[in-house]
Amino acid sequence: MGGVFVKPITGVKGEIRVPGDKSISHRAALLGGMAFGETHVTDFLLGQDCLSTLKCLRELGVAWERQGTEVWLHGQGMDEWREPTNILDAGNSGTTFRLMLGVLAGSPFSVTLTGDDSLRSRPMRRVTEPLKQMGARILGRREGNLAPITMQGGYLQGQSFQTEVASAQVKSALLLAGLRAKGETSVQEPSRSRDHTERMLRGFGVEVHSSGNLVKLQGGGRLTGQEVSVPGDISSAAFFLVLGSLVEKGELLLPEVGINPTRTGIIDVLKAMGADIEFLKSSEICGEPRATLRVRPSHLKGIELGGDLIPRLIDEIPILALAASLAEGETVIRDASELRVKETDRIARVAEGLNALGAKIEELPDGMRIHGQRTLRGGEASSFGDHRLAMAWAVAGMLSQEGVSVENMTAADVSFPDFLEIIKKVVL
Ligand SMILES: O=C(O)C1=C[C@@H](OP(=O)(O)O)[C@@H](O)[C@H](O)C1
Ligand SMILES: C=C(OP(=O)(O)O)C(=O)O
Repeated sequence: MGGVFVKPITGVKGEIRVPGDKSISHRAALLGGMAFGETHVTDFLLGQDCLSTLKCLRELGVAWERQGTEVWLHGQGMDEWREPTNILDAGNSGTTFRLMLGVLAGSPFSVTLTGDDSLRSRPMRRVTEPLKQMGARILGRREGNLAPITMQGGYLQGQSFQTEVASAQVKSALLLAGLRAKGETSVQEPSRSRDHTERMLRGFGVEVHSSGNLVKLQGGGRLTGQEVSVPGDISSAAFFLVLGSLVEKGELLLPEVGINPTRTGIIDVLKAMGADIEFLKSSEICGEPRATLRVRPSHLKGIELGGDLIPRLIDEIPILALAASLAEGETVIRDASELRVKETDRIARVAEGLNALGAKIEELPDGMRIHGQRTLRGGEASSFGDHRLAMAWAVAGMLSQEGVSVENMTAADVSFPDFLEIIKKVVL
């Protein structure tokens, strides 16, 4: 196998400014495009996924400019959005696809959305079915479950939904559709998913009520353009939290990382495993809390996790599985079957990938059982085009005995451009 060879290291020292939060960047672009007036976004994530959202917006008639990580969106309200003359391509991004379906459900024109091979195999019924109940007309393969999907939006009626899975993409799609529906739209989830949409809608001037796992809003809300400062992505920081915990020496500082409680499951779990992670400077900007994180080497122990914690760390499970492989004792992850419908089947690919590097992981239907061994041999691993796997394998290489050759490392650009170059700067 070819690929990028990542060699073992013994320590890291210094400061890493992780790129902007992916979920918040998508939402800033979408709400900015829906609002009246200018929205100025700073620290926008230049990952392929968020660039897909911006590109779709342009094809829908939304004017924007970008200089580096700064984006200006010249919103004129949704009535000015126009029917795209071509198919919209969400690339690898589930968030772009599902949120866009919600936003477009109330637009009086027809639009077809598609994505890459991975996205075209991910389930969309969870969004298309409730949107149909609100009044949207939707056609797609397997009765609207698989992209390409064509939506003929129009008149929507608000509804009360109880979702089967805790998914911020589903919740957000329904709330964004609800903004343009008649009456109230509410979403009750089995566990609480990330709440960036609710927080940002409030920032743009819309009343959103949340209590427990229930969120509701009234149709007809008007969005006003805002200043949005995007915090660093905790899902990207997670790779450094694990690396900084498991190297022999050093210390990493990660400034301005988003610490919204619906996202900090990874910190809770690593700390419970024995990690030395501290919040140094905390603040709240644009309705989202952030802090400087400090991580130092420590001895990690296995843990059991599941239930409401899972949505709070769903994207961090690949890197957490690596941490657990290098911990002492057994780790069991349950209630995480959602991992099977991400960019890849992340239960199968993580177990298979880490086992090939010398780990001992048993696949479970909804998670995995990891026998921690304190060391990892190394070898070859493919990302299969999944950004989180590419980065997990690179960190595995640094923490292994023989290094790891990572096939398709460029997949990391989806959420973290220049990942390896940035790490190189802190290697001791
Ligand atoms: O709303 C979002 O920004 C996201 C929600 C999560 O997906 P689900 O809603 O499918 O759980 C997460 O895995 C994804 O990376 C981003
Ligand atoms: C699942 C992810 O993203 P999305 O669903 O937007 O493709 C992810 O970033 O890990």
